Amino acid sequence: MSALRIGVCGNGTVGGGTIELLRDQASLLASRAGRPLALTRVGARRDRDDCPLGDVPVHRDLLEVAQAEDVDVLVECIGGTELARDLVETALRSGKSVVTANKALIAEHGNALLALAEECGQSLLCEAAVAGGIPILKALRDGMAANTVTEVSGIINGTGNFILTEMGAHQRSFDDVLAEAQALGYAEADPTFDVEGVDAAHKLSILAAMAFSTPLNFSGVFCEGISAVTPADIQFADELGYRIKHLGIAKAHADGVELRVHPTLLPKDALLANVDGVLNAVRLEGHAAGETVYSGAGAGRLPTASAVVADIVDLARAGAEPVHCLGVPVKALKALPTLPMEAVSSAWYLRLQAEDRPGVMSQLASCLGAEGISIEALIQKPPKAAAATVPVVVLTNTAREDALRRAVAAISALPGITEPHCIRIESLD
Ligand SMILES: NC(=O)C1=CN([C@@H]2O[C@H](COP(=O)(O)OP(=O)(O)OC[C@H]3O[C@@H](n4cnc5c(N)ncnc54)[C@H](O)[C@@H]3O)[C@@H](O)[C@H]2O)C=CC1
Ligand SMILES: N[C@@H](CC=O)C(=O)O
Ligand code: NA
Repeated sequence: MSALRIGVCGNGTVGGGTIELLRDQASLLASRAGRPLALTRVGARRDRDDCPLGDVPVHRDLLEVAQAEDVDVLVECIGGTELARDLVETALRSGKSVVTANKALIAEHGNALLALAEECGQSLLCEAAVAGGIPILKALRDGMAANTVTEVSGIINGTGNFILTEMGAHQRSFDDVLAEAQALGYAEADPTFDVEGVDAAHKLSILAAMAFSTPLNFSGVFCEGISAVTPADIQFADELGYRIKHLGIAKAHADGVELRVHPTLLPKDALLANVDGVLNAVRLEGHAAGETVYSGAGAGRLPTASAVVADIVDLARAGAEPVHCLGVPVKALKALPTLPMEAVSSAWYLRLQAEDRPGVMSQLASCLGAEGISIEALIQKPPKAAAATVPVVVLTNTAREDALRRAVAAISALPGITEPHCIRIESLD
């Protein structure tokens, strides 16, 4: 059978890994794909020693790759959303399918791009865009096809998980660990996407669209990152029997969907509490399969390239038949209302600084009590000599977000209380 001809744009972490796998696994891939996978073009700014290309032609103008006659599948690994969008549109309009690792592109422009792919009779796949090497989109699209999926939740940013793990296990500073994540190729070109939760929100919007057969809704995702989590929070959580993880959570309810990414306290014995370093883990709840959990490397050269190449193999197997990225044609997607965060309930970790004098704690308890929130656990550290305030940590029972916000506003207004900081607690039962 004739080879499937591939043009890879971007020869960095993911593009370089993809080129390496296509070369080193060529014979295995040919047998699994049912035809050879041939790298025919590369688009790159510069040649790289860690990405030898032999006699494959290299283009500085990436749009040439998207239009080349000897390319059947364009692989987009350049990142960003402007040129990447242009590149993907050009490839689709030129009769090529596209594989991309770019979650920002799919989250922000996926609805239009998937519609264009269908219009052009082509496929647009993005397994590498979510949870790196974990074949989570395949699991959702294919393995869970018989299920009404009610929940997708998990650790979906490798850089953030690496930072929280290293801060907790080795008391390293946030900036030091972030610099290592960048050196290891885990972080986004703009690492604020990792630490402010944007990357996880991109990924959650893709997971939710596939799980609930809805259009992509990135702007509907509530987004909080890990930059406000302090070493003291990690230490207090540990004392109370919890670990802090950054989670993405998408839940389907009768009246709409809940879409949120934020740091979360998880009981130490929860499965996801023990997923460390660059590992990701995604938990699916299906009405027939029940709970299934998938774990593996969420970022990095070969794990991510593994997902890119898996998509290429799917395209080789599908032949002329387009593969629907979200499992159904775009016209079959149905928008669902996004539930406001105010209506979401969770238990809470509340840390603040309080003056060490009688009455402060009872006022704090009254503010919570006035909103029907009770205290489940409390830590108050003894004052350090000369310190005007002491740190206080409170764990609450389950409360609606709007009630908690009102209580925290009242607590903040109390004399002698400063710096309140809240983190949600999930049990993931
Ligand atoms: N690094 C990782 O672990 C993962 C990355 N991704 C996604 O994969 C994509 C690529 O990420 P990385 O490989 O990490 O980035 P990278 O920075 O290592 O590689 C990007 C490459 O594209 C090239 N490039 C960018 N603009 C270009 C242009 N106009 N002309 C020619 N070459 C150009 C750059 O020179 C660079 O070599 C991004 O969308 C990222 O979000 C997805 C999953 C994991
Ligand atoms: N920057 C991302 C890369 C993979 O998607 C992450 O750290 O998870
Ligand atoms: Na994946």
